This record gives sequence, structure tokens and C-alpha cells, in this order.
Amino acid sequence: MATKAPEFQATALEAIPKIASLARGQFRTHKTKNVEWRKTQLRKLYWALEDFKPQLVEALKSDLGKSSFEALLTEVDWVKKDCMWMLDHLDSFVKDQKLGSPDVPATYSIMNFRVKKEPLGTVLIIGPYNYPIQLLLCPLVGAIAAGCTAVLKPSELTPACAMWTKELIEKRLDSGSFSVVNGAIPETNALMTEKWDKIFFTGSAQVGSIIAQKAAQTLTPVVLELGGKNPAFITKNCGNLALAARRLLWGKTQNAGQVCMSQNYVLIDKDLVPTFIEFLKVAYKDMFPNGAKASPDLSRIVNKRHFHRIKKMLDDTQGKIVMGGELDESELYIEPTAVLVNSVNDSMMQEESFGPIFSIYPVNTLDEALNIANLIHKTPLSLFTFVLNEMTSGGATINDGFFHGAVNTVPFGGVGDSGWGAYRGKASFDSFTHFRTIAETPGWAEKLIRVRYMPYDFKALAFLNRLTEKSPNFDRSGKVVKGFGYWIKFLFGLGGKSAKGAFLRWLVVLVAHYMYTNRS
Ligand SMILES: NC(=O)c1ccc[n+]([C@@H]2O[C@H](COP(=O)([O-])OP(=O)(O)OC[C@H]3O[C@@H](n4cnc5c(N)ncnc54)[C@H](O)[C@@H]3O)[C@@H](O)[C@H]2O)c1
Ligand SMILES: CC1=C(/C=C/C(C)=C/C=C/C(C)=C/C=C/C=C(C)/C=C/C=C(C)/C=C/C=C(\C)C=O)C(C)(C)CCC1
Repeated sequence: MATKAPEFQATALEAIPKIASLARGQFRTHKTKNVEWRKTQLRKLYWALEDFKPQLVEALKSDLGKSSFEALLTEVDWVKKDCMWMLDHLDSFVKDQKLGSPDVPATYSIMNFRVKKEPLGTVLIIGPYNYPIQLLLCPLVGAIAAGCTAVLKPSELTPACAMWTKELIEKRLDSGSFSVVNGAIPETNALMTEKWDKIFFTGSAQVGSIIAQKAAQTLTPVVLELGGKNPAFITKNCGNLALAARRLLWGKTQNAGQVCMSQNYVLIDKDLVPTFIEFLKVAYKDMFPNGAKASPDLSRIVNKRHFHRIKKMLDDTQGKIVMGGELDESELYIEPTAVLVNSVNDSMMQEESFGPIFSIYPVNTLDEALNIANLIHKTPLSLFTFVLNEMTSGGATINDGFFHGAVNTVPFGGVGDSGWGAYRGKASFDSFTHFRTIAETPGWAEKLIRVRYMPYDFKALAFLNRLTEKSPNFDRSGKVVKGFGYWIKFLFGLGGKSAKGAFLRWLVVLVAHYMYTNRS
């Protein structure tokens, strides 16, 4: 098969309602409820990725200048691993979950409460440009596993990937159950006028807000995986500044920093700044012995618009470039660049860089650093830190760049305006699943549960309350009161807090007693 991608072609607007309706129709056949069917789709996706590997690697090169190393590690092989992991665990995820104590009070245990895992239905997955394979197909793995049908909308900014994705999905997966609509805003708008059971959007906060507003009109649930201005904190306690520099530089070199989780700025104790900059330069030299431009590993910026957006941040800064700074529009090349700034209003602090540039902001105290970070973005997607409790974020890595997001089986998602919902690992299955609580009331129990019927009987209610009500162990000021019950429990439990603790204590006492009474 040729490796050059077919020329980009947007899907005809009039075809979109049919594509959506076909996916809904396929869901209504109930075939997706069959777990073997889902597994077959996941296996087919795995092999499609393997078979289309040369095409995808070349497409990532042509769309983003992505090296084949990253194309495999973070895109093609990443999704293949996702398929394998899901195949290994799907049987346990789909099982009904029996509900017992503490969810169901003992008095209701006869009702056989359980949670059934049902597919949400037909979902729309909209992807961004920076990891065009991974960020479109990993949500699809979750959707297939959960038993949904899906329509995918890749980013039009990575046209070669978009065209190969369409080919591999539509040729290899169940026809009509999984389709790809290619295009930009008009096509996404056409998709948004269709009814979906969930929309899974990855992209900018600005477009995320448009999607969420549109979805709200039909009360369609959405997952939003958005961006953020992510801070890194380096305090005096930093044990190894050279390592911090190297690891933070990594966050700005993978995919040329076009990573939603990479740091936008580094808040650093002012005394550490000169050494940190020196270490950054050392790490840079290590990673790019012949300069970044000559490196086969560094991606390019996706297009001229984004190149100029990033360039403008550098043009407008009042700060000082302390590492990098070279740009070449003809190659869409921007060198990994660090800028020393001294104002939160600096262009380098105000925008999400989403490129290989970041700022270094010296601070006097940790409090000052936290104030700045909260001012710039209170709920960023990521945070790199020693101060987990002081500030929230979607995820966080201690002692490194975005490592919390570099493992495909742990939950990943934003908080507040950096995203709603999470996926990866089991969270991907959960994201497309309806957890349906089922109760089953046995006919023979009718007499036991008749209290609910009219005419109401207060005596029966009082009896039920005596059986089910728990009296509080706290007073009106919220203080825990150690009443009679507490002391009885304490006495009979020999101070143990759980039944197991009490049992073990009694065992020790009885053994000691036995040994004492049987001593020679
Ligand atoms: N949290 C995450 O997992 C994650 C991952 C990657 C990127 N991001 C964020 O995404 C952004 C960069 O990606 P991007 O530029 O592709 O995002 P984007 O929001 O511009 O585009 C995302 C998708 O939305 C579509 N779109 C664009 N404008 C639209 C509109 N007006 N109406 C409807 N649809 C529209 C695009 O065609 C594309 O498929 C950054 O902010 C980055 O932080 C987040
Ligand atoms: C091999 C042995 C061992 C362990 C080795 C270890 C721990 C190796 C670690 C390898 C590392 C650090 C790999 C790094 C991978 C980075 C990845 C995959 C980055 C992914 C980026 C992604 C997914 C980006 C996403 C972007 C998003 C969401 C938004 O834009 C030992 C030590 C156990 C001993 C035996 C041998």
C-alpha cells in the first residue's frame, strides 16, 4: 500500500446526517452489547494500526514533522497498547457489580441490588491536531469497549493523519458502526446538530466552551479534555536542580512542546535562577549536540498560524531569552526557548504556549509562587511540584515533567476549566458506560415491605425505623460523643475499632488465658 496519504477531502455536509443515523441504527441492532463483538472490533483496530503503521508514521511526519520514534511511542504503539490492555480487562469491566454493604443496608439485602454496565449509545469523538492518532483513537478504544458506536472527527490541521484514520477505521472496523467525518468548523457544526449520547471533545478551552454550550441545548453529556497554563514549581528544597532542568526541558521538546500537559512557566526561587539556566543549557546540549534544528527528533509547529501565534508571544515579551530563540518560518521551526520574565502580564505568562517555549519567573517565597499560579490559571491541566496540597490541577507530577500523563492506563483529565471527565485505563470504559442500578424485589417479600402502601401506618414506620435507623454519635455542635454504645463496643471489642480487630484481641486474650491456666 502506498504510504503517501490521499489528498484531504472534507466529508460532504449532506452526507453527515446519514453517517450519524447509520451509527445510531447500528447501535439499535444491539450487536454492540455482545462482548465478543466488541473484542473483535478492538482486535481489528489493533491490526489496522499495525498494518497502517508506515502510513501513519509518514502522515505524522508530513503533518507535524513528528519523528518516527515519537510517532510510534506516543501514537501508533500507544493506541495498540490501549487495545491490548482493554482486551485483557474487558471481561471483568463488563460484569454486573453486586451491591452489598455498605451501599445497601442489610434490611434491603433481599432486593439483589446490582449495577449493570450499559453502553451509552452512539457517541461523537472530536480530536485535536497535536497527537492526531492517540487523542482520537484512545477515546474510541473506550467507546468500543463500552459497547458504543461512534463517529470520529479528526482535526483538519493534520490532514494526512485524518485521511488515513478514515481509511483504517472505515475499511477495518464494523461498517457504519464506526465512521470518520473529515472537515473543519462547518462539518463539526453539522455533526453538532445531530443527537449523540455523549460527545468526547479534546481541544482548546475556547472551542470546548462552544461544544459544551451546543451540547447543553439537547442535554447531551460531554467530556472535555482541554488545555491550560501549567505551572512548574522549583523551591529551595529542590534536591537536584540539574535533573529538574533536564526533565522540564523534556516537557518542551516532545512534539515540540505541543503537549496539553507541558509546563507554560516555571516559578523558581530567585536564588536558584542562574544555576537553573546553566543546567537548562547543559541539558539542551545533551539532547541536541548538533543544535535543535539539525535534530531528527524535534517536531515542527503544525502550521503558519500556530507558528505566528508562538512567535508573537516571543515578539511581545518584555523578558530576556536565556536559552534558544531561533525561528525559521520556512521550516515551521521554533527552537526550544526559555525566557526570563518578571511580570505576570508578560505575553509569555498570559497565553498557553502550546509550543517549545516557556518562561522562567523568579519568586521570593512559595506563597508568592502560589499567588502567581492561582492568578494565571487556578485550575490548570497539569502541575509539576512539591506543593500538591496548596493548589489543584487536572493531574500532577512530582520531580518531573508531565509523567502523570505519560502512562496510558492511569486516569487522565482536567478540572474546572481545563476539562470535565477523565479517560484512559478503566476510566475510558467508564466514560462511555451507563452505570445502571437494578433492584429486584422478590414476590415473597411483599408482607415484609408493605409499610410503603397507603393507608399509611405510623406504627409500622416506627418499627421499620427501629430496625434501620442509626442514632448519631455526635452532638449539635458536630462533636463526637462517646455514649453508652461506644463504651460497650470498646469494652467488648477490647478497644479494637473493627470486628476483625476485636476478634484478634479476643484471640490473644484467650490464647494467653489458655497458656496461663495450662502452665506446668
Ligand atoms: N486535555 C487534553 O487531553 C488535550 C490534548 C490535546 C490538546 N489539548 C488542547 O487543545 C488545544 C490545541 O488543539 P487544537 O488547536 O486542535 O484545538 P481546537 O479546539 O482548535 O480544535 C479541536 C477540534 O475542534 C474543531 N473545531 C475548531 N474550531 C471549532 C469551532 N469553532 N466549532 C466547532 N469545532 C471546532 C477542530 O476541527 C478540531 O477537530 C490546546 O489548547 C491544548 O491544550 C488538550
Ligand atoms: C525496563 C526496565 C525497568 C524500567 C524502565 C522504565 C521505568 C522506563 C521508563 C521509560 C520512560 C520514562 C518512558 C517515557 C515515555 C513517555 C511517553 C510515553 C510520553 C507520552 C506522551 C503522551 C501520551 C502525550 C500526551 C499528550 C496529551 C494528552 C495532550 O497533549 C526497570 C527499572 C523496572 C528494571 C527492569 C527493566
